[in-house]
Amino acid sequence: MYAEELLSALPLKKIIGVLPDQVSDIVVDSRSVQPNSMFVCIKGYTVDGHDYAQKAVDGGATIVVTERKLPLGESIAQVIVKDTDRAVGLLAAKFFDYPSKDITMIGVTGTNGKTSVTGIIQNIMHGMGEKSALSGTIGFNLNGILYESANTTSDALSTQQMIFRAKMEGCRLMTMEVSSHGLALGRLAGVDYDVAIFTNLTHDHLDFHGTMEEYGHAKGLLFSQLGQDLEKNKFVVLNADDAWSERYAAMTPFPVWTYGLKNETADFRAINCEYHDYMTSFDVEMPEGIYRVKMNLLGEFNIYNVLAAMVAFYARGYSMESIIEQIEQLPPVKGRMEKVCSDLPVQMFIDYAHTPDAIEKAIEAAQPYKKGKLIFLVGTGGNRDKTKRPAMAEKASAAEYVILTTDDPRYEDYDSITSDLAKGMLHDNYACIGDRAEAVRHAIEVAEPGDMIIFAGKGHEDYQIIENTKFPHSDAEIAIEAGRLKFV
Ligand SMILES: CC(=O)N[C@H]1[C@@H](OP(=O)(O)OP(=O)(O)OC[C@H]2O[C@@H](n3ccc(=O)[nH]c3=O)[C@H](O)[C@@H]2O)O[C@H](CO)[C@@H](O)[C@@H]1O[C@H](C)C(=O)N[C@@H](C)C(=O)N[C@H](CCC(=O)O)C(=O)O
Ligand SMILES: Nc1ncnc2c1ncn2[C@@H]1O[C@H](COP(=O)(O)OP(=O)(O)OP(=O)(O)O)[C@@H](O)[C@H]1O
Repeated sequence: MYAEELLSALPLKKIIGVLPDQVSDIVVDSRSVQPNSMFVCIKGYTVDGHDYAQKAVDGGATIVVTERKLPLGESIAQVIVKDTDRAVGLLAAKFFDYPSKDITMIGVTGTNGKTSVTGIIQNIMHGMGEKSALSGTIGFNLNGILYESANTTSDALSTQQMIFRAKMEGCRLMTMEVSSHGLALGRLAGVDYDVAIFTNLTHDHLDFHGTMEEYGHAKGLLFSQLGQDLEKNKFVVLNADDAWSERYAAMTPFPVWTYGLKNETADFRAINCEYHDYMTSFDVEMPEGIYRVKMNLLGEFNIYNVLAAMVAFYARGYSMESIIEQIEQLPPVKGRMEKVCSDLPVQMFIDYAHTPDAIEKAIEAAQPYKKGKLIFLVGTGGNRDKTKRPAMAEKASAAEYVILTTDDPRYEDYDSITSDLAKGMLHDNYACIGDRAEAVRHAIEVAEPGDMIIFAGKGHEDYQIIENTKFPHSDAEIAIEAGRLKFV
């Protein structure tokens, strides 16, 4: 792209030096600079991209976007802006020609359920034989091929790159997990959503947002950022059973459709819910009539997730029959109340619950399938929101036996994590075992035939982060191995 044309995305800037004619790429990481690229210096939490500008130039960058004049020599063009975080969003959207305008974009925000809802949406698309993309905690899924990503909501540049790739691959739809960090830090600049979905808002991430008010406000940005252009066919999908929905409805002029189980005013309401052995069924009451739905996903929380996806498809013009046909074939979402297949005499589930609300919902979801006692293993991360820890254990106390452990301890002491958790326990039937592999083995040790174990907190992840290193880890593999030694 012509450098001048690209820079027209930045109305307020000072240019020092002579601009090259063309820009081959935009990069924010000096380690991935290509010849003739534009390097944008981003101030991070750990390091400052301004300190890597010279490296970027050595690697071939010919324009540097910076917040201050840098000693880079006269031959390098420097574009000085007030805020490079903001600039990178504007530049990336321009460079990739605003790709989100060309495909249906569905953003999903909320404390719990984002991975599940986006996964359900992509599986429905797949079942309908349509190409789609997904970005979120699990990575970037482009038509079934998974690429790694560092964040639930990636930085502004990667976000535009992913949408562009989805467009070039012929995807009709892209669904994105929209985290509160992503919204607060401007990672979604230039993303034009068609449908914005809200799952729920409960305690998490207060280390970053400070208060629930701030956290809730950050999530609300998704709805206000839909804009005011009512010629566009945009929709907001809100959970009628969550009080925050009223506030989010007020933040947008677009049609708001609600779903839920409890609130009778919900536009799409699930009633007559039945939890059978490894399948769930319910009626959906909606303006067109009542539809019976059967699905393989387990637990009440998955009824919410499926309803949210259903409303999004209906809003985009799909018939209820075609949506339900796909829902009936949905595979389980990876690591979310996913049954571990084994020949052991205990039922085991892998789950990703790592907030108080998700733990409560996971235990509720298990009730219909429970025969013996429920052993609930739960871990939380080190160096992250500590205030949620006692509340997590309080909710875990609904299980007969609880094992308190870690998920990614990072730099924090095992004992400091498990003792914070233990403060919330409501009964004495629990053990604190910081080493997660040991904790999993202990779950098998105390299990008797007929019992159920839920391993919560790691979900789909196949690693544990200890200090800053990822070590391979699988709750399921450790449990099966320990179970074979004990039971077989
Ligand atoms: C606190 C935080 O959000 N940190 C994010 C931030 O990292 P950072 O500030 O440490 O960045 P940095 O590594 O210091 O780098 C600063 C700049 O220097 C550049 N650099 C760096 C090194 C070098 O050699 N050359 C170079 O050019 C980097 O490319 C970058 O542009 O920028 C990185 C790149 O975009 C993110 O991956 C990283 O997220 C980390 C992994 C993280 O854990 N973030 C969490 C808090 C987060 O955002 N979570 C949310 C919610 C998840 C949920 O809902 O559960 C999420 O959306 O993931
Ligand atoms: N709609 C829901 N309401 C409450 N809890 C839910 C809901 N959906 C899933 N859960 C619980 O939360 C856990 C995480 O689900 P999911 O990964 O879909 O959420 P998420 O919002 O993507 O979380 P994260 O961003 O941390 O990955 C699940 O394993 C389950 O225990």
